[in-house]
Amino acid sequence: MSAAVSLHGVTVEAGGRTLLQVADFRLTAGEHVALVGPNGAGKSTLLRLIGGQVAAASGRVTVLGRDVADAAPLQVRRQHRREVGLLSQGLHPVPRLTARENVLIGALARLQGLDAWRSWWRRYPPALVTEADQALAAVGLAEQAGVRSDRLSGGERQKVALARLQLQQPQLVLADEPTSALDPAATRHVCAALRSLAGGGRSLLTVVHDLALLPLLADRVVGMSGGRIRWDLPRAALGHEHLAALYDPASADAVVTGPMPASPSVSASASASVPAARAPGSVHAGLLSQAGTG
Ligand SMILES: Nc1ncnc2c1ncn2[C@@H]1O[C@H](COP(=O)(O)OP(=O)(O)OP(=O)(O)O)[C@@H](O)[C@H]1O
Repeated sequence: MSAAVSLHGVTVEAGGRTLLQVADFRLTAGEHVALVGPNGAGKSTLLRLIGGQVAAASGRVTVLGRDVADAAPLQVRRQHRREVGLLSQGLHPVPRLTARENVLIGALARLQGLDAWRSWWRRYPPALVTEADQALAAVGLAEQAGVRSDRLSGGERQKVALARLQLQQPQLVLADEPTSALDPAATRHVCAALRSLAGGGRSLLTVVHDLALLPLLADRVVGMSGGRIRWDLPRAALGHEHLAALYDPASADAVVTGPMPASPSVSASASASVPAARAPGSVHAGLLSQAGTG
């Protein structure tokens, strides 16, 4: 299978700090992968690197066949406007546009000739408007299609962003805590919609804090802390020791050693060095059962 994303020897730096160090990471086309780890682990930075919003200081970043490591972020955004879809709490719909108009933005790259020209005046082909309304209805916002986005709630705005992705039809979806503003029912619905959007050979890379959502969003899980990938394994293989290595700093210090551990792999020491006190029954067992593997 071809790679949707491939990183090799990558570092990201800002403010005199190294925010990210990734020896190797590969997302195969059609894979659904979750990034987990504590606050400040570098998950969003990794997503932003792949999305072209931050540049690598070194190494090679290939996304959908394009080498993006040396490109300016703006140029990368343009190249990726069609193929890479972004979903995050920080991405707000344009406030003065209606929900429908915001969804239609997702289709701009599909418009050609006169249709592209007319879109400057917010006039779109009727078939596209119908498509936008259907996407809004699918996320439960049929009634809000004509409402200005700054009059929508945070969760509703997140749903508008998802509907926009439906029209964009990206090859790769990068989602940063895509359900953070949603109620439980909407959370399940959005997870299912994301999976469906990323079906048919498309790829999904999602930052997940709520481990209970892992079964809904990912088949493979990548653990990060301190700007590095600590392990990379199928969701079914997730064990309490892996979570302990990420979320318990003392354990992480003991488990993770050496420069830039490669992925995918889980070091033998990671499994062996979790103290008995953190065996099932502890907070990690709770996390594991949330993750749908315990
Ligand atoms: N522009 C920046 N300049 C300097 N440091 C930054 C910048 N952006 C992020 N960082 C730092 O990089 C580290 C990783 O941040 P990142 O947002 O990737 O973490 P995260 O794993 O997504 O965290 P969270 O779960 O809290 O969202 C943090 O220590 C953060 O303070």
